Amino acid sequence: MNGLLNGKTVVVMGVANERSLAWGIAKSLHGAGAKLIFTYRKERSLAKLTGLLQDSAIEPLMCVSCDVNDDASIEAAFEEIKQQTGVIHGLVHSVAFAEKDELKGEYVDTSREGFLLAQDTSAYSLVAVAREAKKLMTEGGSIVTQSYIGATRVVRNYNVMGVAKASLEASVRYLAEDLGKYGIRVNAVSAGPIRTLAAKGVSGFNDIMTTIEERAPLRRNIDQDEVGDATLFLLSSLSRGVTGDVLHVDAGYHILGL
Ligand SMILES: NC(=O)c1ccc[n+]([C@@H]2O[C@H](COP(=O)([O-])OP(=O)(O)OC[C@H]3O[C@@H](n4cnc5c(N)ncnc54)[C@H](O)[C@@H]3O)[C@@H](O)[C@H]2O)c1
Repeated sequence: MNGLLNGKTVVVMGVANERSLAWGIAKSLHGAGAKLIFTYRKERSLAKLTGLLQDSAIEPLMCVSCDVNDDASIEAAFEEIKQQTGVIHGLVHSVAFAEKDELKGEYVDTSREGFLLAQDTSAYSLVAVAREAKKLMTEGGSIVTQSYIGATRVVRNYNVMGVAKASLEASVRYLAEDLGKYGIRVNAVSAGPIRTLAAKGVSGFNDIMTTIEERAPLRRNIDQDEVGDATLFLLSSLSRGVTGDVLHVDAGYHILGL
């Protein structure tokens, strides 16, 4: 993988800690020679991110604050990135949120507020950041987001987040059509379950992991490094003919019927 992203600058959104999918992705991209820019949500995440970076070989171009619920924050972040680099070639969107109370029980009980917050943070945010990233992708580019099988199948307790992921995957297709004419591709990775901070919010998450281990064609769960390498593929020229797609990195679980 060495050199696949030499000379490319990629913005990585969503590293909360060493378990984050975005951290696995950052390691893969770094290994392929990319220059990385990280965005973080709160000062507390910056402290965590700084610690992680110090313990790794990754020297970022910059770390920028960006709250995806806030248009002004997104615009300011990409303006700062523009000042620093002028051009970017890739964007990793690895961000989602729903209230814990919405990730258990029945979907029919979803509150209006909970629905809108999940959609805003987990789906609309891709549209908002793609709009800003497009301005800096003057040499073409690739945008990759992170989805989950709950977008297309019913996964107990995933509820409002499944509907947000459905919206995210539809946005991938609409954005791919809009941005294709600028040489910008938009795709999603749909990862199997991985124990992260965000996953902790989903009730019964351990049962989901056990089911994958027992039933997925590969009879195991996947890890952050596998998500990282698949995301690297979608960011690199190896996938230059692919856009608007969802690549499943789930040990094959999504192909199963009964
Ligand atoms: N863990 C899994 O099993 C799994 C499986 C498939 C897809 N995903 C998706 O992967 C992505 C990353 O999640 P993760 O599992 O690595 O968990 P994580 O908690 O490590 O990452 C979630 C990130 O979202 C960020 N975030 C939340 N609200 C934000 C906001 N308003 N502004 C900016 N950032 C915000 C958090 O700061 C955090 O860095 C999510 O989209 C998640 O749905 C996770």
